[in-house]
Amino acid sequence: MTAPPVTPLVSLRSLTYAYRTRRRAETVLHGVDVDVAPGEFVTVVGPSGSGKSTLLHVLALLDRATSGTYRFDGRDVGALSDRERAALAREAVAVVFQAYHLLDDLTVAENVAEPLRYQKVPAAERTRRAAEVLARFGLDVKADRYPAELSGGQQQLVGVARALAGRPRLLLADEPTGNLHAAQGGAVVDALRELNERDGVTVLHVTHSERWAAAGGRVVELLDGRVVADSGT
Ligand SMILES: Nc1ncnc2c1ncn2[C@@H]1O[C@H](COP(=O)(O)OP(=O)(O)OP(=O)(O)O)[C@@H](O)[C@H]1O
Repeated sequence: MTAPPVTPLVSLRSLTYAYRTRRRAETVLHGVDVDVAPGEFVTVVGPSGSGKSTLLHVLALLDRATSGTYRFDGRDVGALSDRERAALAREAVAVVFQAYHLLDDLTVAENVAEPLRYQKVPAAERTRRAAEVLARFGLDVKADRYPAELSGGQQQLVGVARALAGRPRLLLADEPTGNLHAAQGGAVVDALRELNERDGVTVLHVTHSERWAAAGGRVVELLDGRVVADSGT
Protein backbone atom coordinates (compact mmCIF):
# COMPACT_ATOMS: atom_id res chain seq x y z
CA MET A 1 0.00 0.00 0.00
CA THR A 2 1.37 3.41 -0.86
CA ALA A 3 1.20 6.18 1.71
CA PRO A 4 -1.29 8.97 0.97
CA PRO A 5 0.37 12.04 -0.60
CA VAL A 6 1.47 14.65 1.92
CA THR A 7 -0.05 18.12 1.45
CA PRO A 8 2.84 20.56 0.98
CA LEU A 9 3.01 23.21 3.68
CA VAL A 10 3.92 25.71 0.96
CA SER A 11 2.95 25.30 -2.67
CA LEU A 12 3.71 28.01 -5.22
CA ARG A 13 2.51 27.79 -8.81
CA SER A 14 3.42 30.25 -11.57
CA LEU A 15 3.90 32.86 -8.88
CA THR A 16 4.85 36.34 -10.02
CA TYR A 17 5.48 39.53 -8.11
CA ALA A 18 5.77 43.03 -9.51
CA TYR A 19 6.76 46.18 -7.65
CA ARG A 20 4.57 49.04 -8.82
CA THR A 21 5.88 52.55 -8.96
CA ARG A 22 3.80 55.46 -10.22
CA ARG A 23 5.34 55.15 -13.66
CA ARG A 24 5.55 51.39 -14.20
CA ALA A 25 5.52 47.91 -12.75
CA GLU A 26 8.75 45.94 -12.44
CA THR A 27 8.29 42.20 -12.34
CA VAL A 28 10.93 40.62 -10.10
CA LEU A 29 9.51 37.09 -9.65
CA HIS A 30 8.67 35.31 -12.88
CA GLY A 31 6.60 32.14 -12.54
CA VAL A 32 8.03 30.50 -9.44
CA ASP A 33 6.98 26.86 -8.85
CA VAL A 34 8.07 25.44 -5.50
CA ASP A 35 6.61 22.92 -3.06
CA VAL A 36 7.92 22.66 0.49
CA ALA A 37 6.83 19.63 2.49
CA PRO A 38 6.11 19.88 6.22
CA GLY A 39 9.35 19.45 8.16
CA GLU A 40 11.70 20.40 5.31
CA PHE A 41 14.72 22.69 5.71
CA VAL A 42 15.22 24.70 2.53
CA THR A 43 18.05 27.10 1.83
CA VAL A 44 17.28 29.72 -0.83
CA VAL A 45 20.35 31.16 -2.50
CA GLY A 46 20.97 33.57 -5.34
CA PRO A 47 22.90 36.73 -6.10
CA SER A 48 21.88 40.15 -4.87
CA GLY A 49 18.72 41.30 -6.62
CA SER A 50 17.61 37.81 -7.65
CA GLY A 51 14.35 38.12 -5.70
CA LYS A 52 15.06 36.20 -2.51
CA SER A 53 13.72 38.81 -0.09
CA THR A 54 10.73 39.49 -2.30
CA LEU A 55 9.87 35.79 -2.29
CA LEU A 56 10.25 35.66 1.47
CA HIS A 57 7.90 38.62 1.95
CA VAL A 58 5.26 36.88 -0.16
CA LEU A 59 5.73 33.63 1.77
CA ALA A 60 5.48 35.55 5.06
CA LEU A 61 2.09 36.91 3.93
CA LEU A 62 3.46 40.44 4.16
CA ASP A 63 2.94 40.99 0.42
CA ARG A 64 0.41 39.49 -1.97
CA ALA A 65 1.58 37.75 -5.14
CA THR A 66 0.77 39.65 -8.34
CA SER A 67 -0.36 36.46 -10.09
CA GLY A 68 -0.16 32.71 -9.67
CA THR A 69 -1.10 30.77 -6.56
CA TYR A 70 0.31 30.39 -3.07
CA ARG A 71 -1.23 27.60 -1.04
CA PHE A 72 -0.39 27.29 2.64
CA ASP A 73 -1.23 23.80 3.89
CA GLY A 74 -3.68 23.51 1.04
CA ARG A 75 -5.39 26.88 1.61
CA ASP A 76 -5.31 29.34 -1.28
CA VAL A 77 -3.82 32.36 0.43
CA GLY A 78 -4.83 34.64 -2.45
CA ALA A 79 -8.49 33.99 -1.65
CA LEU A 80 -8.18 35.13 1.98
CA SER A 81 -9.23 38.57 3.18
CA ASP A 82 -6.57 40.83 4.70
CA ARG A 83 -7.88 39.95 8.14
CA GLU A 84 -7.72 36.21 7.48
CA ARG A 85 -4.20 36.51 6.08
CA ALA A 86 -3.06 38.45 9.13
CA ALA A 87 -4.55 35.80 11.40
CA LEU A 88 -2.81 33.01 9.47
CA ALA A 89 0.50 34.88 9.59
CA ARG A 90 0.18 35.44 13.33
CA GLU A 91 -0.65 31.82 14.10
CA ALA A 92 1.53 29.90 11.68
CA VAL A 93 4.43 31.95 10.33
CA ALA A 94 7.44 33.55 11.99
CA VAL A 95 10.17 35.64 10.39
CA VAL A 96 13.73 36.31 11.49
CA PHE A 97 15.31 39.26 9.68
CA GLN A 98 18.91 40.38 9.26
CA ALA A 99 18.25 43.31 11.58
CA TYR A 100 17.20 41.84 14.89
CA HIS A 101 14.15 44.06 15.47
CA LEU A 102 14.25 43.63 19.23
CA LEU A 103 12.55 46.26 21.37
CA ASP A 104 15.26 48.19 23.22
CA ASP A 105 13.21 49.02 26.30
CA LEU A 106 12.04 45.46 26.95
CA THR A 107 14.22 42.78 28.56
CA VAL A 108 15.28 39.74 26.59
CA ALA A 109 12.55 37.63 28.22
CA GLU A 110 9.92 40.31 27.57
CA ASN A 111 10.99 40.53 23.93
CA VAL A 112 10.51 36.80 23.50
CA ALA A 113 7.15 36.80 25.29
CA GLU A 114 5.72 39.93 23.66
CA PRO A 115 4.44 38.51 20.32
CA LEU A 116 2.55 35.79 22.21
CA ARG A 117 0.11 38.46 23.35
CA TYR A 118 -1.16 38.65 19.80
CA GLN A 119 -1.77 34.92 19.84
CA LYS A 120 -3.81 35.50 23.01
CA VAL A 121 -1.49 33.31 25.10
CA PRO A 122 -2.16 33.98 28.83
CA ALA A 123 0.52 35.95 30.72
CA ALA A 124 1.81 33.08 32.89
CA GLU A 125 2.16 30.83 29.85
CA ARG A 126 3.98 33.63 27.95
CA THR A 127 6.53 33.89 30.75
CA ARG A 128 6.95 30.12 30.95
CA ARG A 129 7.46 29.70 27.22
CA ALA A 130 9.95 32.58 27.03
CA ALA A 131 12.03 31.01 29.82
CA GLU A 132 11.90 27.63 28.12
CA VAL A 133 13.08 28.77 24.69
CA LEU A 134 15.76 31.05 26.14
CA ALA A 135 17.13 28.14 28.16
CA ARG A 136 17.36 26.06 25.02
CA PHE A 137 19.68 28.58 23.42
CA GLY A 138 21.72 29.09 26.60
CA LEU A 139 20.30 32.58 27.00
CA ASP A 140 18.43 32.07 30.27
CA VAL A 141 21.30 33.88 32.00
CA LYS A 142 20.51 36.95 29.86
CA ALA A 143 16.75 36.87 30.41
CA ASP A 144 16.68 40.06 32.51
CA ARG A 145 19.17 42.00 30.38
CA TYR A 146 18.31 44.51 27.67
CA PRO A 147 19.15 43.85 24.00
CA ALA A 148 21.90 46.50 23.94
CA GLU A 149 23.79 44.48 26.58
CA LEU A 150 24.05 41.44 24.25
CA SER A 151 26.38 40.68 21.34
CA GLY A 152 24.97 40.68 17.81
CA GLY A 153 24.96 36.89 17.75
CA GLN A 154 23.13 36.70 21.04
CA GLN A 155 20.57 39.26 19.86
CA GLN A 156 19.91 37.20 16.75
CA LEU A 157 19.50 34.06 18.87
CA VAL A 158 16.92 35.98 20.91
CA GLY A 159 15.20 36.69 17.57
CA VAL A 160 15.17 32.95 16.81
CA ALA A 161 13.94 32.17 20.34
CA ARG A 162 11.16 34.73 19.92
CA ALA A 163 10.14 33.12 16.63
CA LEU A 164 10.16 29.66 18.19
CA ALA A 165 8.10 30.74 21.21
CA GLY A 166 5.14 31.38 18.90
CA ARG A 167 5.28 27.73 17.75
CA PRO A 168 5.14 28.56 14.06
CA ARG A 169 4.65 25.95 11.39
CA LEU A 170 6.85 27.90 8.98
CA LEU A 171 9.92 29.85 9.99
CA LEU A 172 11.36 32.21 7.41
CA ALA A 173 14.85 33.59 7.96
CA ASP A 174 16.06 36.43 5.73
CA GLU A 175 19.86 36.69 5.88
CA PRO A 176 19.81 36.10 9.66
CA THR A 177 23.60 35.82 9.69
CA GLY A 178 24.17 38.93 7.56
CA ASN A 179 25.43 41.11 10.40
CA LEU A 180 27.34 38.42 12.26
CA HIS A 181 30.85 37.03 12.47
CA ALA A 182 31.26 33.49 11.15
CA ALA A 183 31.09 31.78 14.56
CA GLN A 184 28.01 33.73 15.63
CA GLY A 185 26.40 33.04 12.27
CA GLY A 186 27.12 29.35 12.71
CA ALA A 187 25.33 29.37 16.06
CA VAL A 188 22.26 30.98 14.50
CA VAL A 189 22.14 28.47 11.62
CA ASP A 190 22.63 25.63 14.13
CA ALA A 191 19.63 27.00 16.07
CA LEU A 192 17.51 27.01 12.91
CA ARG A 193 18.53 23.43 12.16
CA GLU A 194 17.78 22.34 15.69
CA LEU A 195 14.29 23.73 15.71
CA ASN A 196 13.73 22.07 12.35
CA GLU A 197 15.01 18.69 13.50
CA ARG A 198 13.75 18.71 17.07
CA ASP A 199 10.52 20.67 16.79
CA GLY A 200 9.60 19.77 13.22
CA VAL A 201 9.29 23.43 12.21
CA THR A 202 9.54 23.88 8.45
CA VAL A 203 12.39 26.31 7.78
CA LEU A 204 13.21 28.40 4.75
CA HIS A 205 16.56 30.14 5.10
CA VAL A 206 17.42 32.88 2.61
CA THR A 207 21.10 33.65 2.23
CA HIS A 208 23.54 34.81 -0.38
CA SER A 209 26.34 33.00 1.39
CA GLU A 210 27.33 29.72 -0.29
CA ARG A 211 28.77 28.72 3.05
CA TRP A 212 25.38 27.92 4.56
CA ALA A 213 24.03 26.31 1.39
CA ALA A 214 26.93 23.87 1.48
CA ALA A 215 25.87 22.70 4.95
CA GLY A 216 23.38 20.23 3.45
CA GLY A 217 19.63 19.93 3.00
CA ARG A 218 17.65 21.18 0.05
CA VAL A 219 18.92 24.18 -1.88
CA VAL A 220 16.75 26.31 -4.17
CA GLU A 221 18.63 28.75 -6.36
CA LEU A 222 17.07 31.93 -7.72
CA LEU A 223 18.44 33.98 -10.58
CA ASP A 224 16.67 37.03 -12.01
CA GLY A 225 13.42 36.05 -10.29
CA ARG A 226 13.38 32.47 -11.58
CA VAL A 227 14.19 29.14 -9.93
CA VAL A 228 17.21 27.91 -11.86
CA ALA A 229 18.13 24.96 -9.62
CA ASP A 230 16.33 22.96 -6.94
CA SER A 231 18.13 20.05 -5.34
CA GLY A 232 14.76 18.80 -4.02
CA THR A 233 13.29 17.97 -7.44
N1 LIG B 1 10.39 48.33 -2.87
C1 LIG B 1 10.86 48.05 -4.10
N2 LIG B 1 10.44 48.76 -5.19
C2 LIG B 1 10.89 48.47 -6.43
N3 LIG B 1 11.76 47.48 -6.70
C3 LIG B 1 12.22 46.75 -5.67
C4 LIG B 1 11.81 47.00 -4.31
N4 LIG B 1 12.43 46.09 -3.50
C5 LIG B 1 13.19 45.34 -4.31
N5 LIG B 1 13.08 45.72 -5.59
C6 LIG B 1 13.76 45.11 -6.76
O1 LIG B 1 13.41 43.75 -6.82
C7 LIG B 1 14.50 42.95 -7.25
C8 LIG B 1 14.70 41.81 -6.26
O2 LIG B 1 15.05 42.35 -4.98
P1 LIG B 1 15.19 41.44 -3.68
O3 LIG B 1 15.46 42.35 -2.53
O4 LIG B 1 14.05 40.52 -3.60
O5 LIG B 1 16.53 40.61 -4.04
P2 LIG B 1 17.47 39.74 -3.10
O6 LIG B 1 17.81 38.53 -3.90
O7 LIG B 1 16.84 39.54 -1.78
O8 LIG B 1 18.75 40.67 -2.96
P3 LIG B 1 19.79 40.81 -1.72
O9 LIG B 1 20.55 39.51 -1.66
O10 LIG B 1 20.65 41.95 -2.17
O11 LIG B 1 19.00 41.11 -0.49
C9 LIG B 1 15.69 43.89 -7.37
O12 LIG B 1 15.86 44.20 -8.75
C10 LIG B 1 15.26 45.11 -6.59
O13 LIG B 1 15.83 46.27 -7.16
